[in-house]
Amino acid sequence: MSETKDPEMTIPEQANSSASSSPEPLLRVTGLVKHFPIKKGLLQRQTGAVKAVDGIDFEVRPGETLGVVGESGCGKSTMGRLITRLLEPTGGKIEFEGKDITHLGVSGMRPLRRDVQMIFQDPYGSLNPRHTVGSIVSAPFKLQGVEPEGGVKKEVQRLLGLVGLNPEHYNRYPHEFSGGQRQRIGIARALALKPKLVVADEPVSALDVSVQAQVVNLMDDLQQELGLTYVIIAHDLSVIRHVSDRIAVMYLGKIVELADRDSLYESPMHPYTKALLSAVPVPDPRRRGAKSDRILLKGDVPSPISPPSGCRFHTRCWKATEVCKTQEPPLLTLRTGHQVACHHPESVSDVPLRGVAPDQAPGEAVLPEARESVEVVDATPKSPAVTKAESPAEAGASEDSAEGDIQDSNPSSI
Ligand SMILES: Nc1ncnc2c1ncn2[C@@H]1O[C@H](COP(=O)(O)OP(=O)(O)OP(=O)(O)O)[C@@H](O)[C@H]1O
Repeated sequence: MSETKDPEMTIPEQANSSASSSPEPLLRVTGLVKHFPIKKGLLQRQTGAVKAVDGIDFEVRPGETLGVVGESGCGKSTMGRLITRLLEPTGGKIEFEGKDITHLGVSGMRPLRRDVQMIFQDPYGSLNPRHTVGSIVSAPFKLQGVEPEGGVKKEVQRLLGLVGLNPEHYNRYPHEFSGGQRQRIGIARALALKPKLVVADEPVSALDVSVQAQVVNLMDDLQQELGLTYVIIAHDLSVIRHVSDRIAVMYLGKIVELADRDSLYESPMHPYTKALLSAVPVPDPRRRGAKSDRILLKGDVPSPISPPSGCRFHTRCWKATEVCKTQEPPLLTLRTGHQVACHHPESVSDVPLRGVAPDQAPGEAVLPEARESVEVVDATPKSPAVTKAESPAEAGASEDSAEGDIQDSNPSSI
């Protein structure tokens, strides 16, 4: 996304939602799977499948913001489209307010379309350039056959005002607006039917840095005002940190870690999360001089067509042992409000993990290739020397690594 962005400075933190104490989830996802078939030849025979989402479980509580983060291609958008039922799941279950909506048909989905809305990444492509703002924002009323109190025009103008646009611009076309204003139009359209759940797929990544904070703040205000529940998908770790109450980290179609925001950022347990966070800039100027290392993962993300056996991250993990190669780790609650899928999760010495060894290093010998899987970069300002990890334990044991400073152009994006 941005080169110069420092959202730590520009986007105020959200208050932690009181919703986290709510017992009944708004959305519950169990074993959700989406495989896109790969077909070849004249007969279009299926030769394989892209395992975009491959068995994920999570809940979204009323009033909260669940952030979903992960590298490009890990299945975030597919997950968003599955829970809004824009895509048909291959397997698993989606429940909204306790009702199974996994395979609802068009008529069954009609009432749900009011309750669940999506905001898309591209404010340029997602608005029809030939329609006026008025007709774009009023489309949901027409589709649902809803007549708002006071009439459609009045309601659309109210919505435009709500998202900070001039209600008088009802008759203008999308090209007459800036990127941030177009995203506001998309938000107004999403809110038209007073949804309960809004899924936002990279809502600010197409916007200028200066506008990102405004849109994030708008979404925050609207959440407070309208009691919205958000699932926000983003690859920018700083944005995710600021908007989320809880965060799910995805890797190759799986959730590898799911935790309260502070727990995740302060003590990530999955080596992948730890590597991602080691690149997040530190906003506190008092700590800018502090020693910090950044874990650089080597190699590309494997193909979701044939993901690695066992733990999918084992081919890039410096702690991988034989068990990681052969057994897929389940997503387990190892601390209150903190789930992780890892055979050798990170720990903090004074907080013992439930059911696993408290040490950070794996008990058995790491795989030979694991030694080559990362580089540890000294990210302390004025000493940018790159040093190869002498041992995997050394790389993994770096507690400072989640506190790296800005070194490259865009360290908070993945
Ligand atoms: N309609 C489709 N047909 C086939 N493969 C698809 C389709 N949609 C997505 N995929 C594949 O599924 C995988 C996950 O894609 P997805 O867009 O969900 O990832 P993502 O994490 O949102 O990535 P990005 O941030 O780049 O959008 C990718 O390998 C992608 O190529």
